[in-house]
Amino acid sequence: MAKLIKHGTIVTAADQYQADVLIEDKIITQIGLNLEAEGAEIIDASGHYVFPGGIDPHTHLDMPFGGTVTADDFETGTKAAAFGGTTTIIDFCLTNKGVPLSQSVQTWHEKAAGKAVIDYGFHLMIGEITDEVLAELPKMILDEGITSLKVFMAYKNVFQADDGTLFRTLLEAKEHGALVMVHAENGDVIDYLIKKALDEGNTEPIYHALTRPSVIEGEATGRAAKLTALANSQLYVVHVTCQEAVEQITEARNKGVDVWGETCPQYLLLDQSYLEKPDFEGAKYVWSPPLRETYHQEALWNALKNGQLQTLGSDHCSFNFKGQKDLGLGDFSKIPNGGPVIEDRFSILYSEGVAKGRITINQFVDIVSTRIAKLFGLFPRKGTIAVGCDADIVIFNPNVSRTISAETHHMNVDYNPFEGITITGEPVTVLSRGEYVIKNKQFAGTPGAGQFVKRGTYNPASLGVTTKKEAVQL
Ligand SMILES: NC(=O)NCCC(=O)O
Ligand SMILES: [Zn+2]
Ligand SMILES: [Zn+2]
Repeated sequence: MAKLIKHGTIVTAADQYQADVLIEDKIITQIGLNLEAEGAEIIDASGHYVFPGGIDPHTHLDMPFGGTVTADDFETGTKAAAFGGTTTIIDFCLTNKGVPLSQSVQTWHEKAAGKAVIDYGFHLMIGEITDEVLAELPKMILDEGITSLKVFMAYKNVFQADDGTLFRTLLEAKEHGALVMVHAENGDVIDYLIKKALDEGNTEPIYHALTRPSVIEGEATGRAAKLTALANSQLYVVHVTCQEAVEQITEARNKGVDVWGETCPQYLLLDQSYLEKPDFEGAKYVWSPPLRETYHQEALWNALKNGQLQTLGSDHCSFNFKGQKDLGLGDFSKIPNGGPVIEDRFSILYSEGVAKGRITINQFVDIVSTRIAKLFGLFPRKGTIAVGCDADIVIFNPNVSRTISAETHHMNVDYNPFEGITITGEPVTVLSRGEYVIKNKQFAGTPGAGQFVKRGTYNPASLGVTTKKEAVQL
């Protein structure tokens, strides 16, 4: 049945205006004042914002990591995402050396099929460039619609790739129209610092942060940016945590290098002191890169405001405190890295960003949805409210406040890192391609209704990047 959203305030990355939205056959077909449509279901959005659905570019669902598997799978994770106002996720498909890329992608399809309640895409991890990988890559990008490639510069002996692999991935990405994503930390130096700390008897969670200093995130970020310039390619730095990394991204962008940066709510709100909580509770706050000293938060907020960082991902990678995080009791290096953020990403940015006056409401939409759609080949199908777009819509009440808690969240995990933080605003109704996933704060979706989205190739023009003709001089 058609749906007509009436009396809401539509907000996009560029506009804010009063209008009604008509949805027919999963698509937005009309936007205007005083619309009428016989037989359409009316959704009253008086006093509410009508936002494009959030797009989370960074999730890890049903992922084996750190000797265990993430607590959220594609059903629980996407449900929680929808409660939080996210209507599309892009999850990381892990690969293994010697295993065909197509087989890893098939494994990820099997994890998601029949479970996801919202639409999803995949990024593809590149651990090593071999003849087989080179032969398969064009098909993955152009036929399978997996148009972003992930290279880990850390997690030595697990996921870490060498600089040669990063450089050749950048060259392949340029040739076939993909965006290269990096986890930018110097894994070799971290490996040394971890061994040294453990040899000296330092086993507590705080040593996770102390063995991954911000200077080596900055170093790896600068190295990746310079290789991008040399390859005349395009780069997206995931989960930026610190001033040093922001400086490297800014310097490269100022020189015309096509580099983008993402941060995450945890780095904007939490700091290194959380790792010192007693009774091993610090393990709940173990992310890589780690939480930083408080002054970095201001650098990240300023970078979002000034456009030096452009997106917010959740890096959702949930592990229970009891039974998973405690694998690292007595050895911080065995604590599974990651935390549950998929549900709160959207509302935290609204509350801490818009309601506290740090960013405008249009910047908010750009950072949680529109720019991500443009970077990852989803725009204009997703990421905005316009005639012809998928009807992925969040009806958001800005006039309520609520306190985040594991008691009330929908993620399949026994703690929330933002426990006790009171935020302003909440999603009330969430539509995915015109169908209810959340209706008046109740789940109304269907596992399996979410579809895999084949994404378009990297399109610099949609991002305002002028065509790159020659390698940038650094
Ligand atoms: N970030 C983190 O600690 N866990 C997820 C894996 C990654 O993104 O590095
Ligand atoms: Zn990472
Ligand atoms: Zn991640």
